Amino acid sequence: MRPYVIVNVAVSADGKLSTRERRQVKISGSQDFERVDTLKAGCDAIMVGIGTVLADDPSLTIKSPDHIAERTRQGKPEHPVRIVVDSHARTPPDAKILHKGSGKRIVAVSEAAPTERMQNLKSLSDVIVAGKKQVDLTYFLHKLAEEGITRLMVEGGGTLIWGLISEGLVDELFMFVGNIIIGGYNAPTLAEGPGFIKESDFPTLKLIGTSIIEEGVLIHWKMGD
Ligand SMILES: NC(=O)C1=CN([C@@H]2O[C@H](COP(=O)(O)OP(=O)(O)OC[C@H]3O[C@@H](n4cnc5c(N)ncnc54)[C@H](O)[C@@H]3O)[C@@H](O)[C@H]2O)C=CC1
Ligand SMILES: Nc1nc(O)c(N)c(N[C@@H]2O[C@H](COP(=O)(O)O)[C@@H](O)[C@H]2O)n1
Repeated sequence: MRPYVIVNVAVSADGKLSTRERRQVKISGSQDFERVDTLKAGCDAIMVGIGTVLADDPSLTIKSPDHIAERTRQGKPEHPVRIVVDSHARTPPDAKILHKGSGKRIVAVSEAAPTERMQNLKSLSDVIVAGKKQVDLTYFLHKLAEEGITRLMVEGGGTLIWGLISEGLVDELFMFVGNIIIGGYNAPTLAEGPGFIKESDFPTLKLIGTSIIEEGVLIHWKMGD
């Protein structure tokens, strides 16, 4: 058993998530950020990789007071559980994700995480050990289901998304394609990692819908069987 997993990313017109220096780029406009906020508000948890925490220092909080009020009316915490996949417990103790907004945080580490860093994190968030050298995503998602998380949104980055896709752990993908070109051989895309080689291994997607948002296009896919 695992949560239903929805990936949301914003890419440039040339398919990049950020610059080659992994510097955060504003790809979405205000309307797309509002859509993402609504998507977040409908989820039990939001997850990112440690690369995103180190690059962007996101808070992953819900921004709209209306969404927060609605969640409260439904008896849910103001913000979804915020999760970092962080094999070596590198999450900085002052990271916004650990401090901004109320509610639970979970850092997923591996058995290779240095004990002292893991102990420090334990005073700031829940820590779940999953996997030997890197986080075992299948096992970790099973643990999240045991914690009552049924709907999980993943905000990036490309390494974590690759890890999830390659293990068959993604159900839906929202991709906002913005009207900028970033370029760069080493600028990340939504699926980093070694990549597939055989065509028979390529996951296929089912197109659910497209819409124009400001100067960009939102593409909504479901992962095929
Ligand atoms: N445009 C967008 O929508 C978004 C862009 N970004 C960008 O993405 C970049 C960060 O992405 P990445 O460097 O790829 O880092 P990432 O955020 O994907 O984190 C990857 C890290 O997760 C950890 N990890 C542990 N177990 C893993 C597993 N089983 N599989 C995969 N990863 C595992 C590893 O330490 C790995 O280095 C930044 O430049 C950021 O600005 C991030 C989120 C959204
Ligand atoms: N949807 C979207 N559009 C963009 O243009 C982006 N740069 C991102 N990036 C990710 O959004 C998260 C920001 O979180 P907070 O506002 O701090 O809560 C973070 O994960 C960025 O990488 N997303």
